[in-house]
Amino acid sequence: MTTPIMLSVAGSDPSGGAGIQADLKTATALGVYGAAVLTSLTAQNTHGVTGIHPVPADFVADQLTAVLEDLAVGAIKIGMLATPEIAAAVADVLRTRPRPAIVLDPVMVATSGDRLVTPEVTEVIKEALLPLCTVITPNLPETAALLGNLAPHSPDEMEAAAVALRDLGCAALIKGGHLQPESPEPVDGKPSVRRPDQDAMSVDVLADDSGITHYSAPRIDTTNTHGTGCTLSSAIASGLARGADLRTAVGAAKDYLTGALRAGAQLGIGSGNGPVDHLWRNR
Ligand SMILES: Nc1ncnc2c1ncn2[C@@H]1O[C@H](COP(=O)(O)OP(=O)(O)OP(=O)(O)O)[C@@H](O)[C@H]1O
Ligand SMILES: Cc1ncc(CO)c(N)n1
Repeated sequence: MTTPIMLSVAGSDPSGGAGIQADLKTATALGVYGAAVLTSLTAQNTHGVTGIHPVPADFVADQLTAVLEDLAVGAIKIGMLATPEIAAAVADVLRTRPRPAIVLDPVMVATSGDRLVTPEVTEVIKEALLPLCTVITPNLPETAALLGNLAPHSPDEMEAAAVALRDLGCAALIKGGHLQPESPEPVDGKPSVRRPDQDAMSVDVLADDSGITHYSAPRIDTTNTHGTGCTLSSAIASGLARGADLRTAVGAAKDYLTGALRAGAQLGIGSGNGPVDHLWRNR
């Protein structure tokens, strides 16, 4: 038997809901062996980030080389890269060897609003890392930073932005978690009835070589959204490590995350924006 392996290159969240911890839980829940290269220690919890301690860039490269020289990694997920030096070191290692599928989550700001990486990282991601990857998974503000544009604020604008990102060198999945539910259009000069919240959807838009795909799931009414981006990207990488194609891996990852968000509403970890329930299928 060949065991599928997902390698996460990301930061540590000691409260366990995001970063490396979320990635390893996700891989395990999806039946994939998880390996991890640490790029930064953070001090954070469900309320916010109080400290960041980046790993020296050459030691990030040492960890990555050690794992890739030994393990048959099926897919890599890249998350928090705190400094441009760390981002460049990761790109340098990946450029010089055979690469598996790579999912790049261009982490910039935590759910709490705290910055996790310096602004200069964005340029290194665009220039050096993105062309080496299979898919990039920005949220709306990250999309704006990468394209030097305003954030998309409708599925149509997400499509245009996904195509623009794809033209930079890899498929792009733009996450709509930050999209406000549509405001009612006036009908005959009178505002229409507002859609009830339970009808709202959370939409992500993929642009790949074959075109555009929308992934839509019911919007869960919860404040427990800490680590959703990490969980989605590592679930996609886990699917790719198992041999799924990109569209299938994204669909399965979205289903897994939606279930984890729904179950996470009851999880009760921490007193701020809590994590999703990575183990929801095992309960
Ligand atoms: N309330 C919700 N209900 C359903 N799906 C959601 C909800 N919030 C976010 N999502 C989904 O979660 C995934 C992550 O989206 P989001 O745009 O929040 O990413 P992010 O900002 O990178 O996440 P993070 O909070 O980890 O930084 C997407 O698939 C998005 O559609
Ligand atoms: C370590 C880490 N990576 C990513 C995120 C984004 O959710 C976070 N909060 N912490």
